[in-house]
Amino acid sequence: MIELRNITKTFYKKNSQVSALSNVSLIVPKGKILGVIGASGAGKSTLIRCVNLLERPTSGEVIIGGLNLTQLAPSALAKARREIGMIFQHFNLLSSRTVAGNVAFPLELSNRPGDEIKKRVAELLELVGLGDKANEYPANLSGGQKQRVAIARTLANNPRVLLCDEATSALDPATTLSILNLLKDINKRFQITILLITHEMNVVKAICDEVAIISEGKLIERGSISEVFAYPETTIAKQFIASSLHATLPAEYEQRLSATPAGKNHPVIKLEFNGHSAEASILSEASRMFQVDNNIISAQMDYTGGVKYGVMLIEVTGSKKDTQNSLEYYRSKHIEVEVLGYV
Ligand SMILES: Nc1ncnc2c1ncn2[C@@H]1O[C@H](COP(=O)(O)OP(=O)(O)OP(=O)(O)O)[C@@H](O)[C@H]1O
Repeated sequence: MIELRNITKTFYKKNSQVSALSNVSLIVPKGKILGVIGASGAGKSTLIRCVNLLERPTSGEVIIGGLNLTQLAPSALAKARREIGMIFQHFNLLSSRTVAGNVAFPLELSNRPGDEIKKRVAELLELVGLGDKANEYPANLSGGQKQRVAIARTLANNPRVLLCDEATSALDPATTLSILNLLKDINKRFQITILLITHEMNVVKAICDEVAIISEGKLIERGSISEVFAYPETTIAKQFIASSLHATLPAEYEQRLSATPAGKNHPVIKLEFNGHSAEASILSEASRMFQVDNNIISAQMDYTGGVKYGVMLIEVTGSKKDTQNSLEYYRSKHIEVEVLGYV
Protein backbone atom coordinates (compact mmCIF):
# COMPACT_ATOMS: atom_id res chain seq x y z
CA MET A 1 0.00 0.00 0.00
CA ILE A 2 2.92 2.32 0.77
CA GLU A 3 6.13 2.00 -1.17
CA LEU A 4 9.10 4.31 -0.95
CA ARG A 5 11.79 3.72 -3.57
CA ASN A 6 15.25 5.15 -3.01
CA ILE A 7 14.06 8.32 -1.33
CA THR A 8 16.74 10.96 -0.87
CA LYS A 9 16.07 14.37 0.63
CA THR A 10 18.70 17.08 0.81
CA PHE A 11 17.97 20.47 2.32
CA TYR A 12 20.00 23.24 0.75
CA LYS A 13 20.83 26.23 2.89
CA LYS A 14 22.85 29.32 1.97
CA ASN A 15 26.30 27.89 2.49
CA SER A 16 25.59 24.32 3.38
CA GLN A 17 23.42 21.32 2.73
CA VAL A 18 21.84 18.75 5.03
CA SER A 19 21.28 15.22 3.87
CA ALA A 20 18.09 14.33 5.79
CA LEU A 21 17.35 11.04 3.97
CA SER A 22 19.64 8.93 1.84
CA ASN A 23 18.34 6.19 -0.34
CA VAL A 24 15.48 5.07 1.86
CA SER A 25 13.30 2.26 0.51
CA LEU A 26 10.46 0.61 2.37
CA ILE A 27 7.18 -1.15 1.84
CA VAL A 28 4.13 -1.27 4.09
CA PRO A 29 1.66 -3.96 2.98
CA LYS A 30 -2.07 -3.21 3.05
CA GLY A 31 -3.60 -3.33 6.52
CA LYS A 32 -0.23 -3.46 8.31
CA ILE A 33 1.28 -1.03 10.81
CA LEU A 34 4.93 -0.07 10.36
CA GLY A 35 6.70 1.94 13.04
CA VAL A 36 9.76 3.98 12.10
CA ILE A 37 11.89 4.75 15.12
CA GLY A 38 14.91 6.98 15.38
CA ALA A 39 16.67 9.52 17.56
CA SER A 40 16.13 13.26 17.28
CA GLY A 41 17.33 14.53 13.91
CA ALA A 42 17.46 11.04 12.37
CA GLY A 43 15.08 12.04 9.58
CA LYS A 44 11.75 10.63 10.82
CA SER A 45 9.62 13.72 10.21
CA THR A 46 11.19 14.28 6.83
CA LEU A 47 10.47 10.66 5.91
CA ILE A 48 6.79 10.74 6.88
CA ARG A 49 6.31 14.14 5.22
CA CYS A 50 7.76 12.69 2.00
CA VAL A 51 5.02 10.03 1.93
CA ASN A 52 2.28 12.56 1.17
CA LEU A 53 4.73 14.93 -0.53
CA LEU A 54 4.32 17.63 2.11
CA GLU A 55 8.06 17.47 1.56
CA ARG A 56 9.09 16.66 -2.00
CA PRO A 57 11.97 14.15 -2.13
CA THR A 58 15.11 15.34 -3.92
CA SER A 59 15.02 12.00 -5.71
CA GLY A 60 13.16 8.71 -5.48
CA GLU A 61 9.57 7.60 -5.87
CA VAL A 62 6.53 7.46 -3.58
CA ILE A 63 3.93 4.91 -4.58
CA ILE A 64 0.64 4.73 -2.68
CA GLY A 65 -1.87 2.02 -3.60
CA GLY A 66 -0.08 1.54 -6.91
CA LEU A 67 -0.15 5.25 -7.78
CA ASN A 68 3.18 7.00 -8.25
CA LEU A 69 2.57 10.28 -6.40
CA THR A 70 5.89 11.75 -7.51
CA GLN A 71 4.67 11.73 -11.12
CA LEU A 72 1.19 13.21 -10.57
CA ALA A 73 0.03 16.64 -11.75
CA PRO A 74 -1.07 18.98 -8.91
CA SER A 75 -4.83 18.27 -9.26
CA ALA A 76 -4.36 14.50 -9.33
CA LEU A 77 -1.98 14.77 -6.37
CA ALA A 78 -4.57 16.74 -4.37
CA LYS A 79 -7.09 13.96 -5.04
CA ALA A 80 -4.63 11.21 -4.10
CA ARG A 81 -3.78 13.02 -0.86
CA ARG A 82 -7.40 12.72 0.28
CA GLU A 83 -6.73 9.01 0.65
CA ILE A 84 -3.83 9.72 3.00
CA GLY A 85 -4.77 10.86 6.49
CA MET A 86 -2.26 12.40 8.86
CA ILE A 87 -2.21 13.09 12.57
CA PHE A 88 0.37 15.19 14.38
CA GLN A 89 1.98 15.50 17.78
CA HIS A 90 0.26 18.83 18.47
CA PHE A 91 -3.12 17.83 16.97
CA ASN A 92 -3.40 20.87 14.60
CA LEU A 93 -7.07 21.53 15.36
CA LEU A 94 -8.85 24.73 14.37
CA SER A 95 -9.35 26.56 17.67
CA SER A 96 -12.23 28.69 16.36
CA ARG A 97 -14.29 25.66 15.41
CA THR A 98 -16.11 23.24 17.71
CA VAL A 99 -15.21 19.56 17.83
CA ALA A 100 -17.98 18.82 15.30
CA GLY A 101 -16.81 21.76 13.18
CA ASN A 102 -13.27 20.39 13.08
CA VAL A 103 -14.44 16.94 12.00
CA ALA A 104 -16.79 18.46 9.43
CA PHE A 105 -14.03 20.59 7.88
CA PRO A 106 -12.58 18.06 5.36
CA LEU A 107 -16.13 17.04 4.37
CA GLU A 108 -17.02 20.67 3.70
CA LEU A 109 -13.88 20.98 1.55
CA SER A 110 -15.11 17.96 -0.43
CA ASN A 111 -18.47 19.76 -0.95
CA ARG A 112 -20.57 17.06 0.70
CA PRO A 113 -24.23 17.87 1.38
CA GLY A 114 -25.01 19.29 4.85
CA ASP A 115 -27.16 16.42 6.13
CA GLU A 116 -24.57 13.84 5.01
CA ILE A 117 -21.86 15.81 6.86
CA LYS A 118 -23.96 15.93 10.03
CA LYS A 119 -24.56 12.19 9.98
CA ARG A 120 -20.93 11.34 9.23
CA VAL A 121 -19.59 13.69 11.95
CA ALA A 122 -21.89 12.08 14.55
CA GLU A 123 -20.74 8.62 13.42
CA LEU A 124 -17.05 9.57 13.62
CA LEU A 125 -17.37 11.18 17.05
CA GLU A 126 -19.04 8.02 18.35
CA LEU A 127 -16.22 5.96 16.85
CA VAL A 128 -13.55 7.91 18.73
CA GLY A 129 -15.58 8.02 21.95
CA LEU A 130 -16.44 11.73 21.86
CA GLY A 131 -20.17 11.56 21.09
CA ASP A 132 -20.88 13.96 23.97
CA LYS A 133 -18.26 16.59 23.05
CA ALA A 134 -19.57 17.72 19.64
CA ASN A 135 -20.18 21.32 20.74
CA GLU A 136 -17.05 21.82 22.85
CA TYR A 137 -14.11 23.90 21.63
CA PRO A 138 -10.62 22.33 21.44
CA ALA A 139 -9.37 24.58 24.27
CA ASN A 140 -11.72 22.76 26.67
CA LEU A 141 -10.42 19.28 25.80
CA SER A 142 -7.58 17.18 27.22
CA GLY A 143 -4.64 16.21 24.99
CA GLY A 144 -6.05 12.72 24.47
CA GLN A 145 -9.46 14.10 23.53
CA LYS A 146 -7.85 16.56 21.08
CA GLN A 147 -6.01 13.69 19.41
CA ARG A 148 -9.30 11.76 19.17
CA VAL A 149 -10.84 14.76 17.36
CA ALA A 150 -7.85 14.83 15.00
CA ILE A 151 -8.27 11.10 14.33
CA ALA A 152 -12.00 11.53 13.64
CA ARG A 153 -11.22 14.43 11.30
CA THR A 154 -8.64 12.48 9.37
CA LEU A 155 -10.98 9.48 9.00
CA ALA A 156 -13.75 11.66 7.56
CA ASN A 157 -12.70 11.09 3.95
CA ASN A 158 -12.14 7.31 4.42
CA PRO A 159 -8.36 7.35 3.89
CA ARG A 160 -6.63 4.12 2.94
CA VAL A 161 -3.42 5.20 4.61
CA LEU A 162 -2.84 6.92 7.94
CA LEU A 163 0.41 8.71 8.76
CA CYS A 164 1.09 9.34 12.44
CA ASP A 165 3.79 11.91 13.19
CA GLU A 166 4.75 11.39 16.87
CA ALA A 167 1.00 11.25 17.54
CA THR A 168 1.33 10.27 21.20
CA SER A 169 4.50 12.17 22.13
CA ALA A 170 2.60 14.97 23.90
CA LEU A 171 0.46 12.56 25.94
CA ASP A 172 0.89 10.84 29.31
CA PRO A 173 1.44 7.04 29.34
CA ALA A 174 -2.19 6.05 30.08
CA THR A 175 -3.57 8.40 27.40
CA THR A 176 -0.87 7.20 24.99
CA LEU A 177 -2.10 3.66 25.46
CA SER A 178 -5.74 4.59 24.87
CA ILE A 179 -4.84 6.45 21.64
CA LEU A 180 -2.69 3.53 20.45
CA ASN A 181 -5.59 1.15 21.16
CA LEU A 182 -7.87 3.41 19.13
CA LEU A 183 -5.40 3.40 16.21
CA LYS A 184 -5.13 -0.39 16.35
CA ASP A 185 -8.93 -0.67 16.41
CA ILE A 186 -9.21 1.61 13.36
CA ASN A 187 -6.49 -0.38 11.58
CA LYS A 188 -8.32 -3.68 12.17
CA ARG A 189 -11.83 -2.38 11.54
CA PHE A 190 -11.15 -0.47 8.32
CA GLN A 191 -7.96 -2.22 7.14
CA ILE A 192 -6.21 1.16 7.11
CA THR A 193 -2.48 0.88 6.53
CA ILE A 194 -0.56 2.88 9.14
CA LEU A 195 2.93 4.35 9.02
CA LEU A 196 3.93 5.90 12.29
CA ILE A 197 7.06 7.59 13.46
CA THR A 198 8.13 7.72 17.05
CA HIS A 199 11.17 7.87 19.30
CA GLU A 200 9.63 5.44 21.79
CA MET A 201 10.08 1.70 21.46
CA ASN A 202 7.02 1.11 23.70
CA VAL A 203 4.81 2.73 21.06
CA VAL A 204 6.25 0.42 18.42
CA LYS A 205 5.81 -2.60 20.68
CA ALA A 206 2.22 -1.70 21.53
CA ILE A 207 0.74 -1.64 18.02
CA CYS A 208 3.18 -2.18 15.16
CA ASP A 209 3.54 -5.31 13.05
CA GLU A 210 6.99 -4.28 11.89
CA VAL A 211 9.62 -1.77 12.88
CA ALA A 212 12.24 0.07 10.85
CA ILE A 213 15.11 1.90 12.51
CA ILE A 214 16.40 5.12 11.00
CA SER A 215 19.71 6.73 11.84
CA GLU A 216 21.34 9.72 10.16
CA GLY A 217 18.87 9.51 7.29
CA LYS A 218 19.41 5.82 6.55
CA LEU A 219 17.25 2.79 7.32
CA ILE A 220 19.63 0.57 9.24
CA GLU A 221 17.42 -2.26 10.43
CA ARG A 222 13.98 -3.62 9.68
CA GLY A 223 11.94 -6.60 10.75
CA SER A 224 8.94 -7.93 12.60
CA ILE A 225 8.59 -6.75 16.20
CA SER A 226 9.58 -10.16 17.57
CA GLU A 227 12.64 -10.45 15.28
CA VAL A 228 14.01 -7.03 16.13
CA PHE A 229 13.27 -7.23 19.86
CA ALA A 230 14.70 -10.71 20.26
CA TYR A 231 17.61 -10.42 17.81
CA PRO A 232 18.57 -6.75 17.45
CA GLU A 233 21.52 -6.33 15.12
CA THR A 234 22.59 -2.72 15.38
CA THR A 235 23.76 -0.87 18.49
CA ILE A 236 20.99 1.67 17.95
CA ALA A 237 18.31 -1.04 17.93
CA LYS A 238 19.78 -2.43 21.16
CA GLN A 239 19.73 1.03 22.74
CA PHE A 240 16.10 1.61 21.82
CA ILE A 241 15.11 -1.78 23.21
CA ALA A 242 17.06 -1.15 26.42
CA SER A 243 15.28 2.19 26.81
CA SER A 244 11.92 0.39 26.69
CA LEU A 245 12.89 -2.00 29.48
CA HIS A 246 12.70 -0.59 32.96
CA ALA A 247 14.69 -2.49 35.51
CA THR A 248 15.92 0.23 37.82
CA LEU A 249 18.02 0.01 40.92
CA PRO A 250 15.97 0.97 44.00
CA ALA A 251 17.16 4.18 45.71
CA GLU A 252 18.24 2.21 48.77
CA TYR A 253 20.68 0.16 46.66
CA GLU A 254 21.80 3.22 44.75
CA GLN A 255 22.87 4.93 47.99
CA ARG A 256 24.82 1.90 49.23
CA LEU A 257 26.51 1.21 45.90
CA SER A 258 30.26 1.84 45.61
CA ALA A 259 32.24 1.74 42.38
CA THR A 260 34.98 -0.54 43.75
CA PRO A 261 34.72 -3.60 46.01
CA ALA A 262 36.46 -1.72 48.91
CA GLY A 263 35.83 -4.49 51.40
CA LYS A 264 32.31 -5.09 50.03
CA ASN A 265 32.28 -8.19 47.91
CA HIS A 266 28.71 -8.42 46.63
CA PRO A 267 28.55 -7.09 43.11
CA VAL A 268 25.31 -5.74 41.67
CA ILE A 269 25.06 -7.01 38.11
CA LYS A 270 22.95 -6.05 35.14
CA LEU A 271 22.15 -9.01 32.87
CA GLU A 272 20.71 -8.35 29.42
CA PHE A 273 19.01 -11.26 27.70
CA ASN A 274 18.24 -11.35 23.98
CA GLY A 275 17.03 -14.12 21.66
CA HIS A 276 20.53 -15.62 21.54
CA SER A 277 20.81 -15.83 25.32
CA ALA A 278 20.04 -18.85 27.39
CA GLU A 279 16.82 -18.88 29.40
CA ALA A 280 16.47 -17.08 32.70
CA SER A 281 16.73 -20.44 34.53
CA ILE A 282 20.45 -19.95 33.95
CA LEU A 283 20.54 -18.21 37.35
CA SER A 284 19.68 -21.46 39.15
CA GLU A 285 22.26 -23.31 37.05
CA ALA A 286 25.01 -20.84 37.93
CA SER A 287 23.99 -20.99 41.55
CA ARG A 288 24.36 -24.78 41.62
CA MET A 289 27.61 -24.84 39.65
CA PHE A 290 29.49 -22.10 41.49
CA GLN A 291 28.06 -21.83 45.01
CA VAL A 292 26.72 -18.35 44.49
CA ASP A 293 23.37 -16.92 45.54
CA ASN A 294 21.61 -14.66 43.07
CA ASN A 295 19.23 -12.19 44.63
CA ILE A 296 16.99 -10.62 41.96
CA ILE A 297 16.61 -6.92 42.73
CA SER A 298 14.56 -5.88 39.74
CA ALA A 299 13.70 -7.41 36.37
CA GLN A 300 11.71 -6.90 33.23
CA MET A 301 11.53 -9.89 30.99
CA ASP A 302 9.35 -10.00 27.91
CA TYR A 303 8.28 -12.75 25.57
CA THR A 304 7.60 -12.37 21.86
CA GLY A 305 7.71 -14.83 19.00
CA GLY A 306 8.78 -17.71 21.24
CA VAL A 307 11.82 -16.06 22.81
CA LYS A 308 12.45 -14.31 26.08
CA TYR A 309 14.44 -11.13 26.32
CA GLY A 310 14.84 -8.44 28.87
CA VAL A 311 16.98 -7.15 31.68
CA MET A 312 17.63 -8.22 35.25
CA LEU A 313 19.49 -6.60 38.11
CA ILE A 314 20.89 -9.12 40.57
CA GLU A 315 23.08 -9.07 43.66
CA VAL A 316 25.56 -11.96 43.71
CA THR A 317 26.76 -13.40 47.00
CA GLY A 318 29.67 -15.87 47.04
CA SER A 319 33.46 -16.04 47.06
CA LYS A 320 35.28 -13.70 44.69
CA LYS A 321 36.34 -16.61 42.49
CA ASP A 322 32.88 -18.23 42.35
CA THR A 323 31.28 -14.87 41.60
CA GLN A 324 33.75 -14.27 38.77
CA ASN A 325 33.13 -17.76 37.38
CA SER A 326 29.37 -17.25 37.42
CA LEU A 327 29.73 -13.99 35.46
CA GLU A 328 31.94 -15.72 32.90
CA TYR A 329 29.32 -18.45 32.63
CA TYR A 330 26.59 -15.89 31.83
CA ARG A 331 28.81 -14.30 29.18
CA SER A 332 29.42 -17.73 27.62
CA LYS A 333 25.62 -18.06 27.30
CA HIS A 334 25.38 -14.81 25.30
CA ILE A 335 24.04 -12.74 28.17
CA GLU A 336 25.46 -9.23 28.37
CA VAL A 337 26.93 -8.67 31.81
CA GLU A 338 27.64 -5.30 33.40
CA VAL A 339 28.88 -4.79 36.94
CA LEU A 340 27.04 -1.74 38.26
CA GLY A 341 28.95 -1.58 41.56
CA TYR A 342 29.30 -3.27 44.91
CA VAL A 343 27.15 -3.37 48.08
N1 LIG B 1 13.24 22.48 6.39
C1 LIG B 1 14.47 22.10 6.71
N2 LIG B 1 15.56 22.81 6.32
C2 LIG B 1 16.80 22.42 6.62
N3 LIG B 1 17.11 21.31 7.31
C3 LIG B 1 16.09 20.56 7.73
C4 LIG B 1 14.72 20.90 7.46
N4 LIG B 1 13.92 19.95 8.02
C5 LIG B 1 14.75 19.06 8.61
N5 LIG B 1 16.04 19.41 8.44
C6 LIG B 1 17.23 18.66 8.90
O1 LIG B 1 17.09 17.32 8.47
C7 LIG B 1 17.51 16.41 9.48
C8 LIG B 1 16.38 15.48 9.83
O2 LIG B 1 15.36 16.22 10.46
P1 LIG B 1 13.95 15.58 10.89
O3 LIG B 1 13.09 16.68 11.44
O4 LIG B 1 13.41 14.78 9.77
O5 LIG B 1 14.41 14.59 12.07
P2 LIG B 1 13.53 13.84 13.16
O6 LIG B 1 14.08 12.46 13.24
O7 LIG B 1 12.08 13.97 12.85
O8 LIG B 1 13.88 14.65 14.49
P3 LIG B 1 12.94 15.01 15.75
O9 LIG B 1 12.61 13.72 16.41
O10 LIG B 1 13.85 15.87 16.60
O11 LIG B 1 11.75 15.74 15.21
C9 LIG B 1 17.99 17.27 10.64
O12 LIG B 1 19.38 17.43 10.54
C10 LIG B 1 17.29 18.59 10.42
O13 LIG B 1 18.03 19.66 10.96
